Amino acid sequence: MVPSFPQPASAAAATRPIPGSYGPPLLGPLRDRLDYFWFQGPDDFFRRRAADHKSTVFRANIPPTFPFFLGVDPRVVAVVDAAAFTALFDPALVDKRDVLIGPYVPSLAFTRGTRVGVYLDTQDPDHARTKAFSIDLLRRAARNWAAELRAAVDDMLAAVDEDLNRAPDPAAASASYLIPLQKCIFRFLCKALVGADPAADGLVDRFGVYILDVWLALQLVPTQKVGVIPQPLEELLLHSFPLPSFVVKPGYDLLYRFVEKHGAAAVSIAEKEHGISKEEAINNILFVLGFNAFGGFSVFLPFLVMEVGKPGRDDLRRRLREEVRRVLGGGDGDGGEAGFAAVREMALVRSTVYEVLRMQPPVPLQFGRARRDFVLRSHGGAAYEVGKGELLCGYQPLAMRDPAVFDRPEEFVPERFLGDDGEALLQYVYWSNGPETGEPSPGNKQCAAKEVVVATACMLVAELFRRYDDFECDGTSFTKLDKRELTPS
Ligand code: HEM
Repeated sequence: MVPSFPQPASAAAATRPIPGSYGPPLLGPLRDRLDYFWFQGPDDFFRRRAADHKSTVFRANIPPTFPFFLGVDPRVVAVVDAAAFTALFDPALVDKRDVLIGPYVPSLAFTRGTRVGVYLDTQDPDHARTKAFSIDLLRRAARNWAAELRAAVDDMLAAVDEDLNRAPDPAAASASYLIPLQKCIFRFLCKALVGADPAADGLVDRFGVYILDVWLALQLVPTQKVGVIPQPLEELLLHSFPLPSFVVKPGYDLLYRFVEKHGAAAVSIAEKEHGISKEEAINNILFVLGFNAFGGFSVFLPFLVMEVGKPGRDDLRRRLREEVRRVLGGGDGDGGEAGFAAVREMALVRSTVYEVLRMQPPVPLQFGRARRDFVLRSHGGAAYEVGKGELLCGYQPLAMRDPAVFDRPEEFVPERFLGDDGEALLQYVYWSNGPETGEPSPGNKQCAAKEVVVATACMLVAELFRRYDDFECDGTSFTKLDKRELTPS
């Protein structure tokens, strides 16, 4: 049974002050920053505070803070349960301008001075224009999406296969799939979404992926735990000041010219059909391509492959393989290929994809600024007064492990979303900045590619089981890829 959240009859009767404090100026934010990045890590940071305050809504500071993030106010109202989280999806309650990654906004120089649609609030007319353009691009891309994905996955698996076979000791063989997967994502997105083939420009073909990695890192690192250098150095060098955009400007300009020349058809759609200027169109295309799509898939698809390929998950892989081959073998919809129609039939593949999105949402934090004073409601009638201008900060990994909604919330249960009861739980799957049962539109801030992302992930799983009888991973490396044994007909 799927719970509904009890609400109090009268808001005033049940409101309580939001627990927690921001601590003394400078010291409070600094302590929270060190807890977040160093002593506790993000997950523990939110869990401990929720437990200490006995509340899933509480006050805390969110990095980056101190000493050189001038004008960045780290104070937030943290929200970590499935009921209160929904306030973040309500355009009437929250203003989404400039809060994509929190109170910190990377310089506009990363997008040549354009404030792209993803940073705009729903009440800004430019938001509706750019969102409608993204939805339009995706609709047009649907024709080639699956074929381009399969072609790029083909190249990726050929590279990884070769790497694995080259190992001198097959028992200890291991081949990292991170860079091949990123190259696959970059290639297929450029071709399907923008209509521009990276192969048409040697520099973009060779360096496009790395340019986007650096461009993303410079914007995101002040807000992320990195973990590749000792933590004190990370705090000093990566979390104390905004990182500069000029380092990546030549690379961004290269991609800009690439889209201008080879993605001219997409740019012209923006200009002629959505009233967006050429420069803004290219910067928006690059942001959606590089940040939302390339960035999102670069985080999500490795999580997915890793979860499915975990040692000991042989039975799950057997069931997935049987489902994939039954659907593809049956020739439904896509003529034996894993396309949009075929993956709609793969119930267990879909449920597994949702479960990975539930447990490891690729964009874990969502922010929204209260447009006005309002009452934030949580489970069991709990209600909190939020003041106009306060920044809500939702932490999805806890909201989607809310025990009031999900049985065995901390466990990976691939069949969780099967059947009618399973499907009813989709309303609490929030990875896209909205319920999985919702629909992205120019009037909301839900991911424009909500459907496409899930279908793409299903296609990748299907393609793996179409080719291989089994595979296994150790983190982001394949340790086993058993080629499909073809039975003679
Ligand atoms: C795994 C891949 C992806 C993930 C995890 C993801 C996640 C998200 C999230 C969480 C948001 C909301 C951000 C916020 O306002 O707080 C968002 C917005 C958006 N996403 Fe995605 N996304 C992915 C792929 C894509 C792709 C392929 C596109 C291609 C068009 C896309 C286009 C957008 C756009 C245009 C928005 C802005 C919506 C708005 O401003 O109203 N995303 N995405």
